[in-house]
Amino acid sequence: MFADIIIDITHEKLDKVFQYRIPPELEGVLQVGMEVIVPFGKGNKETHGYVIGFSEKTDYDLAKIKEVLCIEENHQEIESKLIALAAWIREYYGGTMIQALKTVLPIKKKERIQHKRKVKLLLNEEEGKKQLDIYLHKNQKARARLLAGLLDQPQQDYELITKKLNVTLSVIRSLEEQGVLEIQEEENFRNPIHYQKKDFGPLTHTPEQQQAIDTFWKDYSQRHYGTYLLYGVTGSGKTEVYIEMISRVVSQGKQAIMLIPEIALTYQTVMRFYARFGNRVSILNSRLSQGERSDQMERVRRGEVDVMIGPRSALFTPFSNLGLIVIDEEHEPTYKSEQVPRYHARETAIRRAQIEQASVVLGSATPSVEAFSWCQGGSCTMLELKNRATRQVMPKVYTVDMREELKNGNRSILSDRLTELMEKCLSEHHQMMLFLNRRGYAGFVSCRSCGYVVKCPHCDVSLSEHRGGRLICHYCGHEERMIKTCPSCGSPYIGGFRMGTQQVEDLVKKRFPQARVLRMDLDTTKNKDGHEKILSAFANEEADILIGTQMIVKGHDFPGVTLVGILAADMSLYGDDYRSGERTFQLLVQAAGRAGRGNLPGEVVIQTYSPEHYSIVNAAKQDYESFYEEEISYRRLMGYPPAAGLMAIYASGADEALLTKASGYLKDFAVRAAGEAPMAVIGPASPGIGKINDIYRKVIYLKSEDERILMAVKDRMEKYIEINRGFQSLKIQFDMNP
Ligand SMILES: Nc1ncnc2c1ncn2[C@@H]1O[C@H](COP(=O)(O)OP(=O)(O)OP(=O)(O)O)[C@@H](O)[C@H]1O
Ligand SMILES: [Zn+2]
Ligand SMILES: [Zn+2]
Repeated sequence: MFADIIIDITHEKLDKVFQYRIPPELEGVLQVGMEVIVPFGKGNKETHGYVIGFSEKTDYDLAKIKEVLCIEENHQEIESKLIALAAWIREYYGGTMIQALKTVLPIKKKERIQHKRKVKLLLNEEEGKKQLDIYLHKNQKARARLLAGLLDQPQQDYELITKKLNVTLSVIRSLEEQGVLEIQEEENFRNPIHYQKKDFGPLTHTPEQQQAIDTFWKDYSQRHYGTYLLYGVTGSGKTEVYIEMISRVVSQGKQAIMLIPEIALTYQTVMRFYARFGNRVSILNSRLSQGERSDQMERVRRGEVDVMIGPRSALFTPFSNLGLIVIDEEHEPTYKSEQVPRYHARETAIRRAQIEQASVVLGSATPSVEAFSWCQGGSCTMLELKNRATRQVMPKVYTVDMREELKNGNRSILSDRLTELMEKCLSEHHQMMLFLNRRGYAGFVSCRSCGYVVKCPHCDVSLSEHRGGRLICHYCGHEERMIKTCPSCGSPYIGGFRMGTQQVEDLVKKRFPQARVLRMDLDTTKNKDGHEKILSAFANEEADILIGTQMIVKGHDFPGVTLVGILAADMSLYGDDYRSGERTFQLLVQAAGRAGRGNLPGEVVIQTYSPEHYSIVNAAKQDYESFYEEEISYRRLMGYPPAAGLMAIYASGADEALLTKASGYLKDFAVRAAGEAPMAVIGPASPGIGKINDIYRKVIYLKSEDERILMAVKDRMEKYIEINRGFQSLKIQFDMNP
């Protein structure tokens, strides 16, 4: 028996497993995930390493194999569990063990960047600019530099700002004396939540909420830890259910992780948790600095935190006695990592819970096809909330066929029905949201007269318009010439669909000059807190109309909104991937769910060129089950997840000829590696964007009913790539169930 050990994960170069002999006193004691001390290198320097597995055999010279010295004394048990999780991530999603370890292990205190002091601007923008003019006028360059830096970013790290802006301590001090800035001593390990505790008052749970809580708790108190899907319509009060479940788990001395998509991690949501758990709750988000993050981890290690709220990465919070992981809006695509390892938080949470004897609660009004299919298969328990918590009825939905509008001479992006309802809404002084669906937009080509969309004859996904008048399938590479007239009705109104939120805003302002309009998209939320500012302005009814992209549909609760207009429902329907139908259904139902959450009933207008598409029909009826039946049979028919496993292999590089050749080799190797096993190889094709910054890209897909075949082929391919020098200048990544 040999121990497979990884040495020091901070050095990417040492991404290699070393084998060590196990001394007799450690036999049976040593376990995967343990931190050990081993002799390393020529001088046999005592070095830290992690045990990631055991092997019966070794390829090395037996005489040269060294022995493990001892187990690290201050070793924390939680790390073993996270390392076991990393091993699973590597095996399932691909990539190296170091990449997986870096994903799961928090930065340790000794490695963390010290953030002791901060510098904060005290002037507002106008005052700041005036003062800047004065400095420039007096030719005080260092002061001007510092102030300009702070105007850019009003709160900065003291240590960093001196380096970045090349200013001395005395310059900072003199600006402080002038009252321009303030130096703040930062308390160690502070909690990033600094809201005032507000009492939300106790709510009496609705019978449905109570039922969901009881089912969960009956299992839990019998130590039956499982996976649950809290499937509750929009506004059904899922958050209250999570809070109650978490609070019961915490009352047993355990901890909980609450995952929320970053974009929905707003003041509103955090406040509800804070009201219940006070200082024992902490948040992680991308706005926290590295130092602030490791402060939070330190608080966790000291046992000062019971509930961690955060996006995907909060899943790896090193709680020592984890009891529950909740994933709100579990259908959200942001739960899948876009970096290697491309793990999905949903599957990874379930895995972590198994390792640590915890339960998982997934929640959504529009569950992922995956989660719903697990419920059907029996590996997940469904908890249903069919009604809104406030007893408010679901909104009334109108579907408008935009082809008819065109026929009737209306070429505007606002249909007659929507314009009419907007007028009514404004005259009654209610609020509305206009949602421009731009997700997954990949240049599909459609007919504005009849709704026809050009699709790949082999893959049943839309073809994308490329330069040079070509239409290409991003799965299999199928190519056609761009068409001038619609093959279905002969209309010349065929082409790509292009419209932005800015244009919608201009049009709405022209049509309704009296309305107060807010726009929320990537442009208007670039600044820190831009997102939060727009949302709170709208919540305070400082505007009548909020126009935005998918950002505005995420779990927001605006009781004043009575009308929701969905301008281009189709836009995401003809994305170039197999999840387009699912994404569209989810977006439409979530968007519609923003209407009528207060005391007034809501209305929704869905504008579409394909009113007969099942995603649109069922979204209009808010009928998830019917949607699911259609969707799962499409996935079964085409062999897409979760009906079958799909593995994407992305290859990229600057040398196009080499890339083409290498992806051909990869394809051949995959075919050989699968042998007799049932697996299909598709591609190589050019993905969505074939070339970015002069880097060319190719993608190959492997499909099999049995995921283990895909994992085995992936392992062999990873080794093949590692030993073949021809691949060295290329980047090759694997993606399980993209
Ligand atoms: N038992 C209850 N009694 C009264 N009001 C409730 C109850 N539970 C929840 N609510 C209120 O109902 C509203 C909707 O709840 P919540 O935001 O939790 O719904 P949700 O299911 O998460 O919705 P969505 O999926 O649309 O985000 C909130 O204003 C909440 O305070
Ligand atoms: Zn047509
Ligand atoms: Zn195709």
